[in-house]
Amino acid sequence: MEREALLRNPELKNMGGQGLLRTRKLTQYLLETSVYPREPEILKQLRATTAIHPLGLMGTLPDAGQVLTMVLEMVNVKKTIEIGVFTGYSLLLTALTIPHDGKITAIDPDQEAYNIGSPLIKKAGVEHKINFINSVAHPVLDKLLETPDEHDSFDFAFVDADKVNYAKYHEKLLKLVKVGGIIVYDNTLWLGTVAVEEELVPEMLRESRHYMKELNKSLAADDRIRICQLPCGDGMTICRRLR
Ligand SMILES: C[S@@+](CC[C@H](N)C(=O)[O-])C[C@H]1O[C@@H](n2cnc3c(N)ncnc32)[C@H](O)[C@@H]1O
Ligand SMILES: O=c1cc(-c2ccc(O)cc2)oc2c(O)c(O)ccc12
Repeated sequence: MEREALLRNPELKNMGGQGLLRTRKLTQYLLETSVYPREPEILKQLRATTAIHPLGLMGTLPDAGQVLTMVLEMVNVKKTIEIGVFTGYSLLLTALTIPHDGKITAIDPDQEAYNIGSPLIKKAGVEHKINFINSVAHPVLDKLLETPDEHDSFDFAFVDADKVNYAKYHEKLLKLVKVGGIIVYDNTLWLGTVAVEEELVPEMLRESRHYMKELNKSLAADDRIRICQLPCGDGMTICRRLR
């Protein structure tokens, strides 16, 4: 019901499949011209497998995936952490991109969703790079923070999980990611709702919208990082730790 209300709401057109761009045709153009032709076959398979999951729309969008790949390569990422794995699109993409001896700590409490993508991760031959931890993120981050060797040790972090906790993850990740390292937050335009008056936003999205708006303000004011917010996927903010 809420989802139907979303689809009917002209202010939230991206839920109708057009993404954040002006028209569905433009989104299709971008995907068909620049994204799908370069998407590895195994990621296409993972997307197809995820589409039949009732929450399939949560999977990282392939245009956002292309940005992730670019950043991972540009920064020569070797050691990374991912909060929010679901069926593993962003995880597999990361594992395919980092070097053979790279390592990913991947955290998600939903083992069932991970089991959907895990055969494709094995098929791709990149399972050895992944330490999947079946848990919510905070206790895992706290454990890492108890180990001095883990401080300032990660090249990259990707956050795509419970939106209400992003600001808390930010404080912890800033201690784990090295100076010069990157933290990427997904969904920072939160289905377009950040720019819509609260009364027009369906109830189920209001709390996360509130936290996402607060996060966007605090990232913009945070002088420990450089930021760049991109209107790709569902909005993605790239942060680089400066000090
Ligand atoms: C949008 S999906 C992640 C999509 C994934 N990055 C992909 O590429 O398909 C969000 C995930 O966050 C997970 N999640 C929710 N709360 C969490 C928490 N407290 N800690 C870690 N993960 C959490 C959910 O189980 C869900 O799988
Ligand atoms: O529709 C969603 C919902 C989520 C979501 C909600 C609650 C959580 O604890 C975690 C994730 O995330 C989404 C997402 O990341 C996305 O790109 C699209 C839709 C949704």
